[in-house]
Amino acid sequence: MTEPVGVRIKRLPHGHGLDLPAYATSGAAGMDVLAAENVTIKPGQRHAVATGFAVAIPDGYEIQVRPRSGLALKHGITVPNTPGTIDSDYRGELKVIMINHGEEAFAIARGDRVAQLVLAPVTQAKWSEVEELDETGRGAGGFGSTGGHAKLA
Ligand SMILES: O=c1ccn([C@H]2C[C@H](O)[C@@H](COP(=O)(O)OP(=O)(O)OP(=O)(O)O)O2)c(=O)[nH]1
Ligand SMILES: [Mg+2]
Repeated sequence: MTEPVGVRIKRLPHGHGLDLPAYATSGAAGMDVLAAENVTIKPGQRHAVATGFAVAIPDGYEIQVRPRSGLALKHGITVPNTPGTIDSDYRGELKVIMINHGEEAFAIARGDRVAQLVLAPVTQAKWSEVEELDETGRGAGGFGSTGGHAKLA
């Protein structure tokens, strides 16, 4: 595990009383983030869940908003834009977009752990436009060109 990277976090008025996003275990990749509101998401519906926090991510990093597998497996509650991207220059409230793919309405209570935040290094690309690209064995083959799933014997 590399050294933790400092990230500034600001508690918004409706975030008062909520725990900061936190790693549930010492080796966790993601910090569980809590809902700052009570909301019920009906089947097929989506909602941007407030977290009550804004952050200032250091240059060279992003935060990815990822679903929690337990909510996905047990209730069909997931993050449709996963991994959600929190840009280093974003200063608004961090929100978790959630969609209910299940059959039942899902009630989120303030303080529930709704998603997880992964701090990740990011490198910006600088395009170099060319007339021709180098040739490779794969060439333009893709989308299953190397074979499908294993055949049954
Ligand atoms: O799950 C998410 C995704 C995004 N954001 C915030 C932080 C991010 O920096 C900003 C913009 O997100 P994104 O680039 O994914 O959305 P966009 O549709 O491209 O909007 P914009 O034009 O504002 O970049 O919205 C969240 O709070 N939660
Ligand atoms: Mg964008």
